[in-house]
Amino acid sequence: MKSLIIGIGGITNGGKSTLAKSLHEHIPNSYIVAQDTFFKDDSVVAVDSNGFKQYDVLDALHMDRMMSEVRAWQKDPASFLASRGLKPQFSRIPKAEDKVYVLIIEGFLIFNYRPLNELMDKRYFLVIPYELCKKRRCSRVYTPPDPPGYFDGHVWPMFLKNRKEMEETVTDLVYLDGMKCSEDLFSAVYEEVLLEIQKQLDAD
Ligand SMILES: Nc1ncnc2c1ncn2[C@@H]1O[C@H](COP(=O)(O)OP(=O)(O)O)[C@@H](O)[C@H]1O
Ligand SMILES: O=C(O)c1ccc[n+]([C@@H]2O[C@H](COP(=O)([O-])O)[C@@H](O)[C@H]2O)c1
Repeated sequence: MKSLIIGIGGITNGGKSTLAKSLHEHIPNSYIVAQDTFFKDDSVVAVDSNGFKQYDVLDALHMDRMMSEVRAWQKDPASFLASRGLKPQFSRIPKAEDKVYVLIIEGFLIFNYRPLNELMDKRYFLVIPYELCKKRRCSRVYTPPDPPGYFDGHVWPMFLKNRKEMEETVTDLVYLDGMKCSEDLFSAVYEEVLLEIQKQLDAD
């Protein structure tokens, strides 16, 4: 069996998890590794001079643990899935996508961490404008919740900084307009992933 790693990165509340979940639901033998499940405990996250917890930096994440999970999948996707109680899936009428294991890595800083970025076969980056991002962010409750002024005092400036750093080092990003409806975003990416799967199979 072959394998493929797809990165779904982008701005907070840009629609990364929504897109990653739809892809996972439609691609047999796929698995999602989500970066926001690797945040360090609040007690060890640094605080800036304004009292804002520095969550939007790589240091706030257990990237070593995230890499271990990705490497375990890479080493043997079938055993990795089996160890999580998942069996390989085959369509009744066999399709190309049954024959390739697909890892979907989703998160807001996945391309800023070089060892992780290097593993990706395809990189998507969701963007939405400031106003929409602030609106979506303000209606979501994180643990711990955002304190007053957090979006403008930490989240947005860090997004700009992180995106700049990423763009200085990462090439071949495919930008996605997160203002498009979820269905259109899904179809566009799904079609490309199917082509990538076919490319892997043709590489024999
Ligand atoms: N394409 C879209 N159009 C409108 N709303 C969306 C779209 N994608 C996601 N959302 C909504 O935006 C919010 C954040 O989506 P989510 O996928 O969790 O973003 P992220 O993982 O990038 O933080 C959720 O309320 C979700 O329902
Ligand atoms: O999930 C957590 O433990 C958590 C705790 C505090 C903050 N966050 C926020 O999670 C954001 C990244 O996740 P997301 O899904 O919004 O892209 C980032 O902007 C952080 O500020 C996330």
